Order: sequence, then C-alpha cells, then structure tokens
Amino acid sequence: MGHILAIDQGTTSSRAIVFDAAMQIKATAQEEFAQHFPNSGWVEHDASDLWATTAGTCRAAIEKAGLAPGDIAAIGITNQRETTIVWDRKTGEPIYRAIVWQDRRTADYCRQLRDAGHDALITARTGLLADPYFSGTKLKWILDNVDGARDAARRGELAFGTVDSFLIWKLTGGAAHVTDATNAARTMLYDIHKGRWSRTICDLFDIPMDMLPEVRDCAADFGMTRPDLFGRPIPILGVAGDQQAATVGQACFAPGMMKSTYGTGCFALLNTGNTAVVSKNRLLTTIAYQLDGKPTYALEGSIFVAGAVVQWLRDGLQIIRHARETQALAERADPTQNVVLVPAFVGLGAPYWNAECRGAVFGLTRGSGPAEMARAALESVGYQTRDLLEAMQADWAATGAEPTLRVDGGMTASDWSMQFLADIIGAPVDRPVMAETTALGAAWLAGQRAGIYPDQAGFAANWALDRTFAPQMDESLRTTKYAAWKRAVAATMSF
Ligand SMILES: Nc1ncnc2c1ncn2[C@@H]1O[C@H](COP(=O)(O)OP(=O)(O)O)[C@@H](O)[C@H]1O
Ligand SMILES: O=P(O)(O)OC[C@H](O)CO
Repeated sequence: MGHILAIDQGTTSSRAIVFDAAMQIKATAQEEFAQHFPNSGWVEHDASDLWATTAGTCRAAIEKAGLAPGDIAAIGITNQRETTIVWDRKTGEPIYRAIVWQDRRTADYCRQLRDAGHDALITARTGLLADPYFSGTKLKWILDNVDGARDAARRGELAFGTVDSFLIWKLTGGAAHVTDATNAARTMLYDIHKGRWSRTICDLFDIPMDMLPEVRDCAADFGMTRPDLFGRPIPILGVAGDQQAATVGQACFAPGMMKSTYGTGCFALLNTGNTAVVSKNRLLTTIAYQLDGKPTYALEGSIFVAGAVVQWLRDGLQIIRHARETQALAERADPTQNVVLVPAFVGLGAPYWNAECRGAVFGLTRGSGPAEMARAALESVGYQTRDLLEAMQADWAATGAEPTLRVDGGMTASDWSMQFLADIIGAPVDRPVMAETTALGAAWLAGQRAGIYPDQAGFAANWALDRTFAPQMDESLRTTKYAAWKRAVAATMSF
C-alpha cells in the first residue's frame, strides 16, 4: 500500500506514473499512439489505442516500480480534454474514432451558432465560446454522421464521454459511466454555475441527455478496476482534465495564483476562487477543480502552438535535430535583426480565436538564418503568453492582484525560453523542481482521498522551487519588441 498510480492520457502519448507515499516518482511508463488526419483540419485517435496504451503503461509502471497490484492504494486519472468518444453500452466498443480537441470539422456549425446569436447563451451557461475546440459540437457531428447513431442514443444504447470517462468505463468493465466537473466543464454542455448538464444546450444540439455521464468531484469514488486487469481491484479516486490537474499539481489553490503549461500548446489557468469571472477579453471561464461539492473557478487562456513550433523547426524546417538545440541557436542570433514568427499553424487561440488565419514570418533580411528563426520561434511563445496575461490582468483587475506565474511542461526545460518569457511579461517566472505536475495533481487528488497524502495546505507546502527567472530586459526594448509582435499578429490575421 502507500503508492498511487497516476494515468496521464495525453494528445500524443499515454503515460502511467507510480508515486510513493512521499509523492516522489517511483516509476514511469510511456507509449505513443497513431494520430489520424483523415481530412484537412481533422484530427482523430483510435479510442481502442487510448485504452490499450493506458492499460499497457499502467501494468509496465507497476512492474518497473517493483510493486504488486496490492501496493497501489488508488488510481488518479488526468487526460487530454474535450476529445470526444461515443461507445456502445453493451459492447464497450466506440462507434467512431475519438474526435480530438484540435479537430476543426465543426467550424461551419459553430459559425452558424454565432450567426444565430446562440453564442451568448453558450458563454453564459458554459463559460466557453462557440468554437470547434470543445466536445459538444463534435458529439453532435457523430450523432449526425454515423448511421443510426441518434436513434440508438435515444434508445439509451450509446454512451458519450471525454477520455477520462471512456477510460473509467474500460477500467471498471462498464460498471461506471462517470466524469469529473473539470472535464464536464470542457464539453460545452455543462452549466458551470448550476453544476449540471444544460438541458437547453443539449436540446439545441439535439443530444439525448441519457448519453451523458454522471458528474462527480475531482476527488471522489469513480469505481473499482476490473479484478482481472491488475490482479486485484483498485479504486479510482481522483480525476481532472490535464490542465486542471497541472493547476492542482502546481498548488495554485489561492485566488490570483496562475500556472502556465508549455507542452504541444500552452494553457494558462488563473485561479479566481469561488467567483466564475466572465471574461471581457475572450478568455474561457472554467472549473479549476471541484472538492467537497464546491467548484473553484479559473480563467483560462489556450494557445494551440507552443512546443509545437519547436517541433516544426525540427520536422518541418529541419534546422535542428533536437528541441534543446534551439537554445544555442537563439543565443547566437543577430541582436540587430527583428525576425517575428507568428505560429498560427492552426489559426490562433486565445485571445484572438481566429480559426482561419495561418502562420507568417516578418522582418527577414538576407542575413536571416536558422539562428534568427529559432529565436523567433522561442520568442513567439513568450509573446503569446503576454497576450494571455494582459487579457487576464484586464479581467482580473478588480482585485488589483498581480498574479505570479508558475510554469511547467516539456518546453520549460529551455532556460532561454523561460528567461525571455520573464523579460517580455516583465514579471518573475517560477519553475518547480517537480516536472510532472500534471500527473502529480491527479495523484494528489486520489492520494488525499485515499488518506495517504496531506491535505491541501500540506500539499501546497510541499511545492519546491527549482529556479526563478527574473526579468532583465530593458523596458524600452520590451515595449518595442511587443509592439512589433502585435503588428505582426494584426498583419497575419488580415492576410
Ligand atoms: N529544451 C527544449 N527547448 C525547447 N522546447 C522543448 C525542449 N524540450 C522539449 N521541448 C518542447 O516541449 C514539447 C513537449 O512537452 P510535453 O510537456 O511532453 O508536451 P505534450 O504533453 O503536449 O506532449 C515539445 O513540443 C518540444 O518541442
Ligand atoms: O494532451 P496535452 O498535454 O497536449 O493537452 C491537451 C489539452 O488538454 C487540450 O485542451
């Protein structure tokens, strides 16, 4: 006993991490799976791959840790959010591939929603925008396009779930059809103020409500795993969407605390306490976590391309072989050149929400080369974060609080990027010792429910700083550079 197994089911890989009683990592297993792009702007996963890699990495991590299933006190799950799965309740088989959060196939329908003036209702109930990013219109698409799906759903034969919900169904052998409030908050079907599915929005999308899972707190009883899976039933006691789990893992428990995660994309969440702040700057209102029936709200800024721009330097431009090489390149970039890269590869997320524009590079000279491109790529992540922070500060100004920024995710390994981030936002950036904050958040939710991890205050006290990046850039340079970025974004959107 005394160990927690955290499942982190992400966009490109599934991971399982065993944490010991002191919340330290004992073993990790990771497996990638195929991405399917059947049409322009479409992104799908085979739900059976998500399940197979999850089950496989769980077994591998337990084995690597040298533990028996009996040593695992509980499971915590965190997952890529919004990704939409519909399955047959009898067989547990998905009726269509998982439609991934990045998928834009419902852009036209979202435009119709906006043209018909339904966006105000959607924002008022769900805190979200009428954008294809969220699950609701993806679920409607499946019901509209898979033969007989809506009738089967009306007969109660089909279940809908985000990835957490599908995994729990599989883990429990179909005994539990549940989700948590943070995942529900990303579906565009959930009233985040009333804490229940919105009948009005389900009716608008013609979604039979019987398909929807039951919504629980983030630390709750989500069911027991099938006895044959790990040799013994293990309780699932914690669930949160990955960005919310990182908010918990970073111990952003007080209003005004903020974390920003730099993986493929970047997602910044600002804790706004028990107030669901309505953004005037096109940020999302969401649930950061829900404990003891009480939701804690957050403002969220979502950027679709952060570390992905580094992947593009590697796989698209092929000017680097490893992500870490960007550091040395950026260091030797010509300081007199001002190359600006707007990485709108799939349009722009918050605060612009422009699905149609595509990326652009400005300020090229005859002397521009890989070094200037690498620096521009890393800088684009800092500029986009500043866009989010400015929007957040405008929405959060009422309290006068200056949010402190805690960062995590693969790209925070880049000291150069973190220094530029501090420079361009003009505020300190704190990087913790624990790199796996997302998995830790899920583990803590399950572990404190199991009674082996400390309470919220004890957990927060455990947060340890690796390094603070203090702003060093001259104020006038900071202003000039950011003004150039804003001009570049405006030009990109009007191209
Ligand atoms: N040293 C580095 N410098 C710049 N970017 C990096 C570095 N190391 C990793 N990255 C970027 O971080 C991302 C991976 O982070 P990760 O948190 O694992 O993402 P995800 O969970 O979205 O797959 C990749 O896009 C990669 O390009
Ligand atoms: O799987 P990640 O880490 O890319 O996170 C995806 C987000 O949850 C999408 O909203």
